[in-house]
Amino acid sequence: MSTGDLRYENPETVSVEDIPIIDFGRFLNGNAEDRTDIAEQISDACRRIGFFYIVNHGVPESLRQAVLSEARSFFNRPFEEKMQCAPLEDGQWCGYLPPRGAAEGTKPGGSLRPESQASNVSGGTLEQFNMMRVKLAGDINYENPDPAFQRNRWPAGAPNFVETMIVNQRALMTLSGELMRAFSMALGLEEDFFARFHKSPLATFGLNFYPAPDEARQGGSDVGVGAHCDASSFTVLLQDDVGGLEVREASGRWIAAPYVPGAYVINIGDTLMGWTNGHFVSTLHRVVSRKRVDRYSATLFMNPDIDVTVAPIDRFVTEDSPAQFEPFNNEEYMKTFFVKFYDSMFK
Ligand SMILES: O=C(O)CCC(=O)C(=O)O
Ligand SMILES: [Fe+2]
Repeated sequence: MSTGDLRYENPETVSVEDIPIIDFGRFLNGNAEDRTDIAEQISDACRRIGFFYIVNHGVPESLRQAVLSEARSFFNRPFEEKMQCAPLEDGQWCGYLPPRGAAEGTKPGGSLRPESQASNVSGGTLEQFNMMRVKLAGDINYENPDPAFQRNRWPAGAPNFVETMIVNQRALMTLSGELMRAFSMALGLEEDFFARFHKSPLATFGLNFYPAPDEARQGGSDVGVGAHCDASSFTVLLQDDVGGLEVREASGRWIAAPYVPGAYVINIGDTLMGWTNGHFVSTLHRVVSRKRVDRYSATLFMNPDIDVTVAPIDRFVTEDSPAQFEPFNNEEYMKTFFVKFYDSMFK
């Protein structure tokens, strides 16, 4: 790989001390002691770096591979076909978001973290497909109907794609319910604390395609997504085995978050950081494609209900640790974040 055009220094290799791999099966199926131990491991990770891996999370590997394989088939469709399911309105993010072309992405993200504001968001080749959580018959865990927040846009003639995304939604919503319990326990709150604010959550599911960097144009490496923090409460990421995700530690050092077989990467977003008054950290991360290989990933951004106002929880505001964030309304916050994040996509 040529390093002549690398815009970022090489990352350190990750070690398990940096981003822990947590056996979530002990939370799902273990006894009280197991659950407490896993909640403590999650608490440490969320306070220190805001990122951790989970294995034994209960989602079948066949489903995870199906999601990546549907992503591959979708993004390999002809451009015109993909554009048929692009968002109809500016500022919306459901459906296909085309690459921005060669333009250097310099749009600020709408993060609460000032470091994120100055960051490049995309090097210009990333393609995405997003869907908002859809109403499912018989889903007893989440309230219906959904708020009419944004319309989904589906590719034509792709029943397997739709089916896989729906099955994936079911699995990840179940997993998220358990993660929220674990976060509540990790913070010493009642187990259903976060569930109360995620009854009809504005959950967004994404597929990402990072085309192999072009040696001639990009010097063999490319910024897939520039340094940013997620707006979400938390994010669940499935990545393929190519690698490229990098995370900035509190010390300022960038470390790799490589593929770990069978794992999801979980990270804290700005919303949970706000709620916990910074006890849980939302951490800058980026994707740098350093290999000349296509990369695919899939995300769930778990966001609270539309009408939730996020304000630091009382117990995290003390004389020694005054409120760091102003309360914000979720609907307004999400719209602003995404408009800032994506508004150059369609220009
Ligand atoms: O594709 C990845 O590994 C991460 C993507 C990401 O950070 C995002 O979509 O917010
Ligand atoms: Fe992200």
